[in-house]
Amino acid sequence: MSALSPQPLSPLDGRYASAVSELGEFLSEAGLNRARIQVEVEWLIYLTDHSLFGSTPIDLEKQRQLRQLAPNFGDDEVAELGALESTTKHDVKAVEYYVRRRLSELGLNDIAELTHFAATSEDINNLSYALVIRDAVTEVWLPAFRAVIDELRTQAVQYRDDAMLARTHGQPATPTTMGKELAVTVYRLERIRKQVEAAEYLGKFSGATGTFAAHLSAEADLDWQAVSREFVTSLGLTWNPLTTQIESHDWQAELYSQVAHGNRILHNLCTDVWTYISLGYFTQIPVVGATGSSTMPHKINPIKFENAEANLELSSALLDSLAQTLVTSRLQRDLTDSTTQRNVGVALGHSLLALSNITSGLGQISLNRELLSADLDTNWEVLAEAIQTVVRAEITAGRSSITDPYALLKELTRGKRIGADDLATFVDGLDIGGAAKQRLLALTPHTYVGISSALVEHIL
Ligand SMILES: O=C(O)C[C@H](Nc1ncnc2c1ncn2[C@@H]1O[C@H](COP(=O)(O)O)[C@@H](O)[C@H]1O)C(=O)O
Repeated sequence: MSALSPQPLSPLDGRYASAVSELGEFLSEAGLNRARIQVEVEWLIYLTDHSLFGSTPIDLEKQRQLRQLAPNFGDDEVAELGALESTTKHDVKAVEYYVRRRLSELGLNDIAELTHFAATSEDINNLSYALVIRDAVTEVWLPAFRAVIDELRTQAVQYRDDAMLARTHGQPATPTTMGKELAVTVYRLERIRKQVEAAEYLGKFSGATGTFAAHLSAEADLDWQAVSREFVTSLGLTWNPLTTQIESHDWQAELYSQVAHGNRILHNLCTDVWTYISLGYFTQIPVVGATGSSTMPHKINPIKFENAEANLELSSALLDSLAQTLVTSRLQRDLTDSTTQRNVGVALGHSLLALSNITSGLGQISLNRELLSADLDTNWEVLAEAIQTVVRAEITAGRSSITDPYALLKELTRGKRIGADDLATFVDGLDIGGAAKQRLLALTPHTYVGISSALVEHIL
């Protein structure tokens, strides 16, 4: 026998709980059940407010008390619902019984049969999921995503003029600025932010096979489509008019693809920042009391970015699986989506953990301008591109008789280390116009950054 009580299997519920617990408000089983209670109660109030089947509107105080059932759904209520489900073996049916009990306590037995009226479980489930996923995304994930963008934007502006040797293929290449490179990531993330902010949360409410058959059998003269639309939109969701038993989950696939794409851009950021740290371009600010390596006391390891990298991978793998599998359901419904959707919180949780580590990692680095500058000083050969381009322009303008500028520069620079003096001597001897020569002689790897600084304006 183990000396341990049952332990959380997921690190999100153990080691990382404090970083992701906000999501549990919405995307835990309790969060889902709370939303189910809300939807059942709202449907009941809707039906009675419209005096359907001879019912009369519930008095306002009792409506208020019914609407308190969801926010008051706490630990005791979770246990009560659990006990009901252990009998029903059906999670939504258990919610129905839970609501009926409360109706009885409020003296509303006369409308008990309107609980879950004409609804199939998915009518309740899909609206509940749309509500909790919307709230989790807008109230938790997006703010954390925006925090990363804001911090990156701040650093992009701060470092917009800090020239840095670029490294295409890992090799010295035309310089850029650190700020411009960070701005590229901001620009990419902003597109994702806008897409996620514009996400649609669809809901269906049309009965067992999406035909309103049960509704019509009870009341043939009602425009049930209008009822359904009004009810779904009253919850702040977009009405889906045409489905099988289940909401088709296309909006979920779209949302998860966008978040997974965002994850991948962030993953690219993490590996780049890791590489800049490794090159010494970013210095890590020591955290008081923290240990880098257990055996090498000098070290500060970029663990925030490494943790984020791995959690972004896990999140994307889960989100990809959700996006791929949720959009298929055999015939009018199979129940595979039920257990799959229980993992939406896990998928977003790994992303949220990564976002938290990226924000804190970005707060613990500072630019090593001396190293950036020294690196540029030892790579004057990157000006070969500029010289070659100027010579081409001069040839075209009839101010040079050079025949093959690329070969000329290749001969001088390919695979070689060229210093400022070598290059100045070379430029001085070029057969080009005086103004072009002066422009080239004035150029250094530090100033050969084009409009890098101005490009940062695109993220402001
Ligand atoms: O309105 C209905 O219930 C209609 C019914 N389809 C169902 N729709 C939604 N939920 C259903 C369905 N069937 C079962 N269950 C209950 O779903 C729960 C599945 O548990 P889990 O696999 O752990 O996610 C678990 O609690 C199951 O009992 C149909 O026959 O078409």
